[in-house]
Amino acid sequence: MKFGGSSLADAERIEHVAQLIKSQIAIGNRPAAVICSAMGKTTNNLLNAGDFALEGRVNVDALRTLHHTTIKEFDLGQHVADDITELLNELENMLNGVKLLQELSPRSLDMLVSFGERMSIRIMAARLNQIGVPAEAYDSWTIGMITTSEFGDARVLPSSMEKIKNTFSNKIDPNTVAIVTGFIGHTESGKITTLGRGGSDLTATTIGAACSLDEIQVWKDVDGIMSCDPRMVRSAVPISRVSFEEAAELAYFGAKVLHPIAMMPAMEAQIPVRVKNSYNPSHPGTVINKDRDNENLVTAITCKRDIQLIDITSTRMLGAYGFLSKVFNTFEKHKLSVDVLASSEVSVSLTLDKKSSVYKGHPLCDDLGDIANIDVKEGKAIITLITDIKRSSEVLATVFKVFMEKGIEVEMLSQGASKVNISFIVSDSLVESAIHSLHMCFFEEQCEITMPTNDKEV
Ligand SMILES: Nc1ncnc2c1ncn2[C@@H]1O[C@H](COP(=O)(O)OP(=O)(O)O)[C@@H](O)[C@H]1O
Ligand SMILES: N[C@@H](CC(=O)OP(=O)(O)O)C(=O)O
Repeated sequence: MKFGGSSLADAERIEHVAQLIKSQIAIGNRPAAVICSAMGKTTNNLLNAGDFALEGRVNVDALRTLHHTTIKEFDLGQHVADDITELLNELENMLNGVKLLQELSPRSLDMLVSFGERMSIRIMAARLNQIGVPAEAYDSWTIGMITTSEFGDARVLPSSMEKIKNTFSNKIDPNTVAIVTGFIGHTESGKITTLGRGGSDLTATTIGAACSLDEIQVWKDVDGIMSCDPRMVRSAVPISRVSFEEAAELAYFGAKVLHPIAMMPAMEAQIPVRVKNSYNPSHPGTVINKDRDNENLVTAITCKRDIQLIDITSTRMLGAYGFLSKVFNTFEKHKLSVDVLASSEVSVSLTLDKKSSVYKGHPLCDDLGDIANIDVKEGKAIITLITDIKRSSEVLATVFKVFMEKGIEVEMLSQGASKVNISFIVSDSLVESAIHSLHMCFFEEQCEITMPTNDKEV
């Protein structure tokens, strides 16, 4: 069972989760492990504290108050309070170091944000013990979570699987619930790393896969994966079943509900992942499994906002070979990751992953300058429909009908590389209108989709 920050926002929410775990154990569903994210917005607050330290201000009062108030509300005792104070003091010392050195490297940032999860597991384990559920807190590296050293976006090393399995088989008492830090790990040399924002989902699927569990549960503040971001479309509806591939594409193309690569360990081990709502535990949530099992034309709609569209037009003669290879080698050289792509004989249009950006005079433009003209367009968005692309004509007919009615121009379209998504690049200013209209059409039966019959011409 993995509980995200939204399920652990304060003492009341932690109590709710502790009781939920206890009630699951009472009906025979003992979790092998409980993975916890940091409480509420703690990770963001730690990142802000780092920025403030760079500006010369060190202040961890809000973090002290949140964690110590929670401890006091449960009356968890001096031992737990001392453990948390020790971590907060270590955090404060670190921030004083940042202030002095005026340096906050990706490695230091990972160390900085790790304090959130390191505190939340200790509080959760203490509360469970207090209500009669034997539990022990584990920093993930102590159970075998070893990662690469790409600070801020580390990958779990394959050797972790065996280590985690051995820990659970030989070192953890099966009658004790292991409460494990999500999101963080160690390099082989013992440096703290993070798995990217939202990475606790990946910790959960890694442990679930390593231990060959029956199900991995990811508990959030929504009734599962929804047809659209419920903050954008209030009428979004929960989806009961999606495939691993659909869930991964949905996450990659902007749905904040899951970490983009969290599906991989579960997919490889063929273990279903269930997304559930800790605020509404009786709701069955969404089951993510091997096959698509959805009658709907479209499973879900998502978007990535405020991205760049780059048009690269070859200045060489038509038919000259090596153009695409030069383009992609140059992107590799500059470590720029591409999201969506369309190409013709002499040009390539692509969008960059949000973490990357290119500007006029960027070294990429210099490197490609001798073979191509580069045009960087800002303020674009990718709208992605998760769908069965065997039915792409139906989907495209409907989407373009909606876009025509709303006056939305599609600047680029990509379909086919993935078997489950169709992406449209539009102006960012039109995203909300486009998504609302598409949602009404595909999920609220509020548009007429006239499909051609056999005897009519298409
Ligand atoms: N398609 C979607 N389905 C469900 N939730 C979504 C979707 N797109 C975005 N979200 C947002 O993701 C949030 C849950 O993810 P997150 O906040 O990371 O949870 P947690 O911190 O509990 O892991 C929801 O509150 C919702 O606003
Ligand atoms: N606390 C980390 C890791 C995480 O997974 O959080 P959440 O489960 O609340 O999305 C973050 O905010 O990125």
